[in-house]
Amino acid sequence: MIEVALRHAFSDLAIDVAFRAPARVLALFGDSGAGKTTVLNAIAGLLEPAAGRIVLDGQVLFDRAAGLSVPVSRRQIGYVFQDGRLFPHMSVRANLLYGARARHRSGTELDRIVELLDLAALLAREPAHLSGGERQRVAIGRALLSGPRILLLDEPLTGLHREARDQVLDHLVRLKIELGMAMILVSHQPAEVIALADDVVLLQSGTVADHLPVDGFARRQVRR
Ligand SMILES: Nc1ncnc2c1ncn2[C@@H]1O[C@H](COP(=O)(O)OP(=O)(O)OP(=O)(O)O)[C@@H](O)[C@H]1O
Repeated sequence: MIEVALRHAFSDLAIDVAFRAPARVLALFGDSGAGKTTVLNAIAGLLEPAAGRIVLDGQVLFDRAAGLSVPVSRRQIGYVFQDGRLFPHMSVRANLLYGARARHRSGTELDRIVELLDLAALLAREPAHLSGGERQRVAIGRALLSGPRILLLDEPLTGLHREARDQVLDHLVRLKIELGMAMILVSHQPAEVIALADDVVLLQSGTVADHLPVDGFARRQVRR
């Protein structure tokens, strides 16, 4: 279960968001500038909201009133950015192992993630020799190997061409089914949300406009 309540004011947008959702796959859906990345950053600990409280699986990660903020490195949260952000001069294998917890370094966990994300043929390559979709799969693998309780995905398919997008999406669905990985997906593409999410929080101008199961979200898209 993730519980988020936060308020934060930027010069041109006031964010005031509250939701709680089971630890399955939650989508944060909304137009550009709605505040989606800000919410992810607050959950990851990259941004300290002016007010609020964030609780993941019963552990308080942030509580402004109590003066509590768990450091980023101790939140056990994986973050995949839109642009992958791989280390350019490191092989795929070294990228995957960077920051991997000791128990994952050589064992079956690495093999399992390599297999789930179809990375075996890419391990010796450097990021410059990978396609956009391959790079994103490596970034997802690297985040998983840090042993996260939840994976935050900030528009991980944006900028990819159609085929690569479908491929990365298929792999994310696989992680959901085979690992039972909890995720929060930031997206403004309904098709991605419908393929991956269980619950959808609609963000609009810094506030929660709606929170609904993915079926209801899909029906609403059809009616549009
Ligand atoms: N570091 C910052 N400094 C000042 N304003 C910011 C900052 N980060 C975000 N904002 C403001 O908050 C708004 C919401 O940003 P955010 O990145 O959370 O939106 P988003 O929904 O993720 O948008 P997008 O889909 O374009 O990534 C921005 O339009 C901007 O006005």
